[in-house]
Amino acid sequence: MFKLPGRMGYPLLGIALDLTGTKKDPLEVMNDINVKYGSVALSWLLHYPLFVVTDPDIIRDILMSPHCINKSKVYRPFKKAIGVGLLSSGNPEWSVHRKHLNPTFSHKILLSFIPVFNEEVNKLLEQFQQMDECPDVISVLQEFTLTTGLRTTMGIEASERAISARLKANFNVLAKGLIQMVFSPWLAHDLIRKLYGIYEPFNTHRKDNEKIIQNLIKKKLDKVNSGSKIFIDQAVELLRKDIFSMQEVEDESNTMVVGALETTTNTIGYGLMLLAMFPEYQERAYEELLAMFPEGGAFDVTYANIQDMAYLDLIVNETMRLMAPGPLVARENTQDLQLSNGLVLPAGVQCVINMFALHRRRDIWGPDADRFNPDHFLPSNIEDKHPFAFIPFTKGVRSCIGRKYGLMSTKITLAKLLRNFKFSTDFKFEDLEYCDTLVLTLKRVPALKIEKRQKIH
Ligand code: HEM
Repeated sequence: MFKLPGRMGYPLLGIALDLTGTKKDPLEVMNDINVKYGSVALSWLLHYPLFVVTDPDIIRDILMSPHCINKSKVYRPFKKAIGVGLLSSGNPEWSVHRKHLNPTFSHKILLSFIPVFNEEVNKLLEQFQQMDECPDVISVLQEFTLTTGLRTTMGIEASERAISARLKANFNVLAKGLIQMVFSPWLAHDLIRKLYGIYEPFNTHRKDNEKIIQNLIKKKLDKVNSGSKIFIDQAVELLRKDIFSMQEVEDESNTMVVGALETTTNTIGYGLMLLAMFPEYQERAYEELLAMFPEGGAFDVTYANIQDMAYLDLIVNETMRLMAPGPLVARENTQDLQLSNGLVLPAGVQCVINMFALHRRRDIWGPDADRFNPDHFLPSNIEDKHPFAFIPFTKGVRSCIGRKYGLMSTKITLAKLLRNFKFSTDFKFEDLEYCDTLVLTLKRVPALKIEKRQKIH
């Protein structure tokens, strides 16, 4: 018998109207459900049952089950925006694609990206050098992660500015349309989109994106593969071997860019904001970086350096605990699923993992769960935590394919920025307001003051 407490919403609609964001943000709606009905709650979205969870045991049941690999139906609009790639595809296609694409994030390939990360952060240093204040660090970082992402996954060089600018404009419009369609599912119907006047601009950008990516693929097809194993070259190899179709290469290309862009941007940006709000922890990170890079300036960060950044590691984890880039992850179970609390989840339930609330549970993280404190990740504090209490990339076979890439680029960027600049802000942590636009977003981005650190000779 499947019976749980929860918010049923309106007949036929369930909580669909709540999720449009007119009164409350979808993240707030999910948090309210868990606060009111507990760590395992039931709700409805149209005629689909929604299972909203913050219990680490149940989250483990979901993420580790071979019957919960498929993404929830709420991800269907991805097809219209960026096509069906790893982020939204279902089995059996997903398993085949993931198996072929896993090697594009191998250790050896990731190591080859380190010089690119270093080079692009050096340009960012020059930009910050000109500023005393940065009103919107997220938009500055977006440029940087897009350029880095396009170089490392798509092989588009930083000098190809016109293409990057077009892709950026396209992805902005597509992401906005995608969010509208996910949270207001009726907007996924072309007729309704036409009536609202949002169909044409969206389609223009979608087509332009297709054109750019198709051209890139054609150019790659015309050339003999130089032996490069970055994502686009591997994908084109799979096209040559008839394992992927042209459409699949296009869709996976869009997926890689979208998967990398805002997640990494926000982790770096939120890290800077939190350290600006909590200067005592920024100073400890600075001390660590000063000892490693006494000269400052445009130094190169190596793989070995990244392994040695013990304090920065705590900071990155604590940033992703409080501000996980993907605060809500949704799956669907294709078969009845036996849960560790004795309940059997019938097939076809939409399982929403409320990572935002999980990461702030006081019974797991202590009375200061809502406060930024990197000590939460000291070995002595983390060793007895439930293995599914902290899951910024989720866990299991369908966890983030770009985890190591994301961590590496975040650490290199933060190390070089924090060694060279001191960030501060008048904005208070308590005043941050969060919303879920598929990635965690801030209603207002705190302005950061930037001071240059003295070089030590
Ligand atoms: C700090 C950075 C990042 C965070 C926190 C993050 C987080 C996540 C999360 C939560 C998921 C969903 C996993 C699930 O459904 O269980 C995901 C999936 C994914 N991410 Fe990331 N991500 C990051 C960086 C990246 C980067 C750099 C890339 C690409 C270069 C990337 C590409 C993807 C892709 C393709 C998927 C879909 C994987 C699949 O379903 O097989 N991510 N990520």
